Amino acid sequence: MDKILIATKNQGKVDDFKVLFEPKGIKVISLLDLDSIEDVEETGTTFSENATLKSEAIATLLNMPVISDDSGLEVDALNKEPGVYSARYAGLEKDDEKNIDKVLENLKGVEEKDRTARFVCAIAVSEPGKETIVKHGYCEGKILYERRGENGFGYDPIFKPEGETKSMAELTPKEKAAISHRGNALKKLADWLEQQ
Ligand SMILES: O=c1[nH]c(=O)c2ncn([C@@H]3O[C@H](COP(=O)(O)OP(=O)(O)OP(=O)(O)O)[C@@H](O)[C@H]3O)c2[nH]1
Ligand SMILES: [Mg+2]
Repeated sequence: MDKILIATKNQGKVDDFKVLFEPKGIKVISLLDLDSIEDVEETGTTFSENATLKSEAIATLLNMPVISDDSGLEVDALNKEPGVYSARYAGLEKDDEKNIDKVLENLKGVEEKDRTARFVCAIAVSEPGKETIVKHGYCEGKILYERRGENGFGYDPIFKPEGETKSMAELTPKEKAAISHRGNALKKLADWLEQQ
């Protein structure tokens, strides 16, 4: 395999996948490299359902194997919100800064020990005529009181992974890949593929 298509329009995810695949000599392409593919509606109630919707729709459309990623942040003090709505938490325009502001606002007055959260990632692989495979990855941590760091995307500046002193956005892309929900889901997928 020298090339892989990730069925996403999120540049932050594409960058994360590049860190994971390019050292293996696999080129990453995404829906951002293809002309006008319509958004797949994320009507599922779980990460797994949404990942499957995206990978199956694009695999059928392009008649080739594809990987998709549905992911998000679960904050315990917010009843696991924003969850599957992470990209759209503060509105349909998917604004990372507004999403962060909304989480911080909703956690006002919540003390450090109760700011537990996790990133969840479901990675789905679909190939026309074959059953879709889904693997999950998690990254436990806490929500900070303010933004820290410039790397990554989404909620990375306000998420401090367990066992780290830095926020996810202060880690290098390689350091993030080693501990992230995305990296962990991909490791599980690689292990599964090896056993086949
Ligand atoms: O700080 C973060 N670090 C991460 O590593 C991360 N992974 C996911 N997220 C959040 O969850 C949404 C995914 O929603 P999502 O899976 O529907 O993706 P999306 O709509 O952005 O793109 P697509 O893949 O659907 O085209 C994203 O937009 C982010 O808000 C992350 N935030
Ligand atoms: Mg999406």
